[in-house]
Amino acid sequence: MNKILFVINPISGGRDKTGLHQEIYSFCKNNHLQGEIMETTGKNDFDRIHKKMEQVAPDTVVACGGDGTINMVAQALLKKSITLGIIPLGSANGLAAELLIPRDIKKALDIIKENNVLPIDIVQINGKYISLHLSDVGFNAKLIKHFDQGRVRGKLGYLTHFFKTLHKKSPRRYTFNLKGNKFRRRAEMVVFANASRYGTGAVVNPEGIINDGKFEVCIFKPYPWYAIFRLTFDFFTGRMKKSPYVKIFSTTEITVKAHKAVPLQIDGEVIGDFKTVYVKMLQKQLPVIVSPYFKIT
Ligand SMILES: Nc1ncnc2c1ncn2[C@@H]1O[C@H](COP(=O)(O)OP(=O)(O)OP(=O)(O)O)[C@@H](O)[C@H]1O
Repeated sequence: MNKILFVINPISGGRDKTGLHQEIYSFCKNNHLQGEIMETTGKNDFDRIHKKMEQVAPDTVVACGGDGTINMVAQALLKKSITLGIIPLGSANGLAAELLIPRDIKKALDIIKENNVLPIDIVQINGKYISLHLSDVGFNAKLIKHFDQGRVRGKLGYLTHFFKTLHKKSPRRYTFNLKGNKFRRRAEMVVFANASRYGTGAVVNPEGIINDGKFEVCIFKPYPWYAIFRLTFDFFTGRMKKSPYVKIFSTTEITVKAHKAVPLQIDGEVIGDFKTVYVKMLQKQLPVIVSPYFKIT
């Protein structure tokens, strides 16, 4: 590892990033690495990252932001044999939590230095989007939409919208096609899980492994209001598989058709409203620097 490009999202997680540039330059100098920095603007960032990568020709690109920034950088790296590094600076940072990358900048930089690389699976959605972590339609996508429209970022903003959305839950009818096996269900939410837990710590998919060549489809059935307590308990204790309100399937491919268009969120970003969601596994497609403590299966 010689040349690293750091892509910083200056607004992610509402965290103060004064001093980050200096910290990165000192890290590169002390470790005899060539470091370049660019900041995202919120406009044309994908193209800007591509251009910068052509100029710099990095071995590693480090996404410094939340899951949205990481997802965008990962898209730019696909099929390029360039490694993805992560400095978690978002509100929740689900992928970093999964890969045991700490939120402390110095510790995250130490992990970059270790360069412990794992090729992870990627989930492709509707042929053009990718998900490294968790995507869903229904309840959670609606929650994130409210969060994005709200003024408060960070964990407090997320919690405020969590309770607002909880009260407005509305099940939808879906038709599932699981490799030719068709069935219909009403659901509050359908999760496409390449990993196991949301950045909040909620374990939606206890058996999710990020490099096992499969993803899970977690169907949240309509539930009575009092089930919220049991669901919350199951979420935070990793017992979702035993929940009477949730059905989990492992697969490499699925098509889900909603009877009315529903919001789709991918790795924390709401992409839009869709009637059809086609999800496909792309096995071990992205080399990522993970914590040396991450258990490789
Ligand atoms: N300079 C900028 N100004 C405004 N918006 C930006 C800027 N740079 C990136 N963005 C927007 O930030 C969003 C991505 O944020 P990201 O997911 O990295 O952080 P977060 O939402 O705070 O964290 P998390 O996803 O972990 O909860 C994208 O919608 C992107 O367009």
